[in-house]
Amino acid sequence: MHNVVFVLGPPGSGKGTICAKIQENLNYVHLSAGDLLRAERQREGSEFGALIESHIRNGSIVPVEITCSLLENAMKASGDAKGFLVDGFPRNEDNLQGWNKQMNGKAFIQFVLFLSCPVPICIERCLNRGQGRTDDNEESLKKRVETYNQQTFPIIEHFKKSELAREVKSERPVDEVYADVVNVFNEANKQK
Ligand SMILES: Nc1ncnc2c1ncn2[C@@H]1O[C@H](COP(=O)(O)OP(=O)(O)OP(=O)(O)O)[C@@H](O)[C@H]1O
Ligand SMILES: O=c1ccn([C@@H]2O[C@H](COP(=O)(O)O)[C@@H](O)[C@H]2O)c(=O)[nH]1
Ligand SMILES: [Mg+2]
Repeated sequence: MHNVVFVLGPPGSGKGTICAKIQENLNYVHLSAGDLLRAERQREGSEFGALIESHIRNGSIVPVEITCSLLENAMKASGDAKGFLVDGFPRNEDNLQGWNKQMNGKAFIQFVLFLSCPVPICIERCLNRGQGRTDDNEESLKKRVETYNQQTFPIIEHFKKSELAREVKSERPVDEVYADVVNVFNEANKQK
């Protein structure tokens, strides 16, 4: 059974940045659903490349069967670890249902890390990210934020109700955010 921490928050809230630091220091493996989709989009012979690119540009959500299989394959391919940081997934109700169906008995959700950050700050960060992403532009960002508000935030609310969510405010300097996140992980691993 894989231990899983879902990491959610608006685009640009710092999910990738914080997961990289957790992976470096706490023996969790970072799996960004967005990065896996971007890699699949680039893979020669992929039947999903064009579909994935269209969803990414439009800030809409790729069918869960594709994303969940990429995540499961990446978990299988990974070596031993304390757990997996599943960054940017599940993004809507359909994602969550698809995950529950496919990963039933294979993964244990330890908790859900919610990086909360005001949207204008998030947008500014994405526009200055400088990674050449096809969705880091005003038009795509407007749609990504809309999708986040309409589809992803309700999933975070769902996890809050089931007391799985741990919120950390991420509009602060990275080191401050990270220190609070480490406390969340230490607390969770103490309870096991
Ligand atoms: N706490 C912070 N303070 C200032 N800048 C930050 C902070 N955290 C991340 N950043 C910067 O903001 C940008 C977006 O961060 P990151 O890629 O980690 O966000 P993300 O939540 O993974 O975004 P996305 O959902 O679009 O993948 C990066 O350029 C990163 O260096
Ligand atoms: O579970 C997922 C994760 C991502 N997507 C699509 O990819 C982009 C970029 O995701 P980032 O987390 O910002 O890297 C996102 O806007 C979606 O279009 C997805 O469909 N499902
Ligand atoms: Mg990211």
